[in-house]
Formats: sequence, C-alpha cells, structure tokens
Amino acid sequence: MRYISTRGQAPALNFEEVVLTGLAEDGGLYVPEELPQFSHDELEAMAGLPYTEVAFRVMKPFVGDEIDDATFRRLIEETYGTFKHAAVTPLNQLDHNHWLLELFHGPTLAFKDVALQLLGRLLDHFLARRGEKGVIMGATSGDTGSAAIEGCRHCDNLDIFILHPHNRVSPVQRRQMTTVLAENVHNIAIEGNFDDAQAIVKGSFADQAFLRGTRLIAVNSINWARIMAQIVYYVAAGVALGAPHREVSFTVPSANFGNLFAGYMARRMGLPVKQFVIATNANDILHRTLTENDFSKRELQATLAPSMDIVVSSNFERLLFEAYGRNSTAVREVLERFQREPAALADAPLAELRRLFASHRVDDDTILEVIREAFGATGELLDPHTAIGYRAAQRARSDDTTPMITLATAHPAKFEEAVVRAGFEGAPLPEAMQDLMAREERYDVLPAELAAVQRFVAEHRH
Ligand SMILES: Cc1ncc(COP(=O)(O)O)c(C=O)c1O
Ligand SMILES: N[C@@H](CCOP(=O)(O)O)C(=O)O
Repeated sequence: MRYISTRGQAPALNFEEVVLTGLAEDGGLYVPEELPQFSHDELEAMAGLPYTEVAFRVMKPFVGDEIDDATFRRLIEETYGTFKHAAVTPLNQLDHNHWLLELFHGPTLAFKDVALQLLGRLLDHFLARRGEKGVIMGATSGDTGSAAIEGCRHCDNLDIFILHPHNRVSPVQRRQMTTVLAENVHNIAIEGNFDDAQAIVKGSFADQAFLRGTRLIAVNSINWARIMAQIVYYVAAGVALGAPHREVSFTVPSANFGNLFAGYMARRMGLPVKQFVIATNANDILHRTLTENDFSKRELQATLAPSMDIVVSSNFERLLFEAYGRNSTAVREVLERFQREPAALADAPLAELRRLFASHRVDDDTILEVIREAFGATGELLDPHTAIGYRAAQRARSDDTTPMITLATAHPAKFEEAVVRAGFEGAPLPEAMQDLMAREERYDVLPAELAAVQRFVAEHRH
C-alpha cells in the first residue's frame, strides 16, 4: 500500500514510513493511494468474530506485507488485551434503535486508546527493527496526551513530548499525563490553547533542524495509523447490528475530525452507512461549514467538553481531499485561503458532504441537561462529550428506523466539573487510578512559541 499527500507535492510513502512520520513535507496529510474494499461476504463473515480478528482483517490491507501476520496479530492481541471489556468496544442499547458504542474501556478511559495503544507498539516495532530512535511531539486537549504517553512510555527508542493547554484540561486529564515520571516522558503546559499547541507541533514538522537528524514522529490523528485503527470499531459495530444486510448510522462528537474520518473510510471500504451526524460543542467550525458554508476561524471558546475545544480541525483536510475528488491543487487553495481569511467550499464538494453528513451544535447548558436526562432515561452517566453526541443524534438523525450508533468517546470520571454541575456526586475513577490525585506531578510551563518549545525539546531529549 502506498500513501499520498492531500497536497500532492510530497513523495509517496509505504506503511512503515507513513507511521514513522507526521505531516507530509508539503504540509498535507497522508492518505492511502487506493482504498481496500470489503465485499458483502467479507463483511458478513466478520459478524460475531472477536474484536481482535476484525481488527486484523480490517487493518491488514493497509499494512500489507510490511509486518508478518504472526507479528501483527501479536501486536493486536497485546494492544486490546489492555482493555477492560471483553468486547473491547461494546455496544450498549439505549432504546429501541439507539446504541452507545463505548470506546472508553482502554487504560486511559477515552477513545484515543483504541489507536494509540496500537501506535505505540507499531512505533516500537519499526524503530527496533531499524535500530533507530525517534522523538514524538504531540498536542492534546486532554485525551490524546495520556493515551500516547501510556502507549509509548515503555518504548526504549522514543522520547515523547506532549503539549497541553495550561489550565484548560481537566484535573484528571492533566494528572493522567503529568504523574507519569518516566525519563522519556515530557509534559509541556503551553500558555495558550489547543490550536496554539497543534500549530507548534505542525510547525516543528516543517522545520526539523532543531532535532539534528533524529526522526520526528506524530501521535496526533495526522498520523495515518490513528485513523486506520479507528476504522475497526465502525466495522465491528456495524456488522454487530446487521450490516451488510442493513444500513447503520453513526453520531460522532467531533473536533479534530480523526474519529469521524475513520467512519467515513469504513463507508468508503464497503460498510453500508446511511448517515453520519457531526456533533460539535460551541467550537462549531464543522457545523458552520456544513450548514452555512462558513469555513472560517473564530476565537476558541472554553466549554464543559474541553477535549473538543479546537478550532482548526486537522482531519477535515482529508475529507476535503475526498470531497474535491482528490484534487490536491483545489485542496491546497482552499486551505491556504482558510489560513488567511474566511473560506467557502465550492458547490460540488459541499453538496457531496451534505449528502452524507448532518450536524448539530450543543452548548454547555444543554450538555448539563442531557447528562441529567440521559441518566433518567437510560441509567447511563454520560461524559460531556458523549452527551453532545447523544443530543445531536436525537436532533439530526434522518430517520428512526436505521440503527443509530452514538460514539461514547470518554468515561465520565475524567470530567468531574460537568458531572457535578449536572447534579451528580461525580463518577469514581477505576481501581488502578484511585490514588491519581495524590501522585507526584512533573511538567514545565512554556510560552506558546515555536522556538521556546523546540529549544526545550532539543535540551531534554535523550
Ligand atoms: C473525549 C473526546 N471526544 C471527542 C473528541 C473529538 O474527536 P476528534 O478530534 O477525532 O473529532 C475528542 C478529541 O478530539 C475527545 O477527546
Ligand atoms: N481531543 C484531542 C485533540 C487531539 O486530537 P487528535 O485526535 O488529533 O490527537 C485530545 O484529547 O488531545
């Protein structure tokens, strides 16, 4: 399998190279040159299989023969062996036709674990095979950081630098990162927001001289392996609810759009998906683009769903690439315009997106209302991000007969503020994290400046 850049001006890479890199050198994101296709029979055969077997079948075409089957199966088994639910990503029925896809049973209690626990193992495998070392730089609004640290902290060949927005992640999220005191783990609190952190990471890919030749690796969803691993749970959930014999729909709490883009890939590979609902918080660029063709930046707002406090949605570029018929010149133009001024999409790609995607924006008051309402109706205590999805599914689904699967992206224990403000005592942390709030923390606070961060990385890597 070859991977090409959405901006069309970077060399094509193989799977190993694409995992070991981040942004393409032309500033684009890598996507597969051709998408594997699953036939009706192949999808049908996946129903009822263990998650790990579905994972192997879905991801194998992307990996090709770059990892032998026995090794790849071992990496998959080890990865999902860290999850606390036998089904890995169980479906939980809420009413006659609405399901929650629980993605928070991994070690750090958010959907990021599904991909990042695998990515850490893939990186370790490739770097050890090459006898190379690497430096990871990642930006987090709270969840990617801890999942990446958990996935990579045992990798001898890696230093990991995670940038989080200072005082803008929840206390549990911060401590899940900053209490990991391993020598190769470095937490940086940026005096800015997530977009600032993400811009510094992307800027570092554009100018890597500060690393003097050491490889820079991405763990954010700009890394294709993140998307690849997330495709699996769409397929597993879809076939569990009757695909390919019937269509299913998905609602996805969205911000950087890596999660929903994986669902879109699953559809392009053959999963019969009727509708995707994009659920946003007040940082609603995806909703505005879809409904008003307003593809423009606005000031980032702090909300009760802090992991979705993102304005510049990286993976929307991958969707635009598909909607523009893989015309990288057109994609480059629209994204360059977006950096300077409000941009609008051309008529045909916008119509293409509207055919498949609906969207809904949920404000903080509604998040609290939904947490109470959903608990009353179903007995489930939703985290604030999942609450956004729950309401969006109710408001934007196109019909009541297609099964609707709402992605539950995090465990409520990570977001005490919203849970308590909704009137609950809080959600207990799992046993293994009981002492989290008493553990020693280590992190450095830095200005949101590329040079300051690059200097820090250069000084602290091993
Ligand atoms: C809990 C949670 N829900 C939803 C999202 C949004 O996912 P995505 O960025 O893939 O759109 C994130 C992170 O971005 C998250 O951490
Ligand atoms: N919500 C994310 C933001 C980063 O998104 P990613 O999927 O691109 O890593 C977080 O919690 O850090």
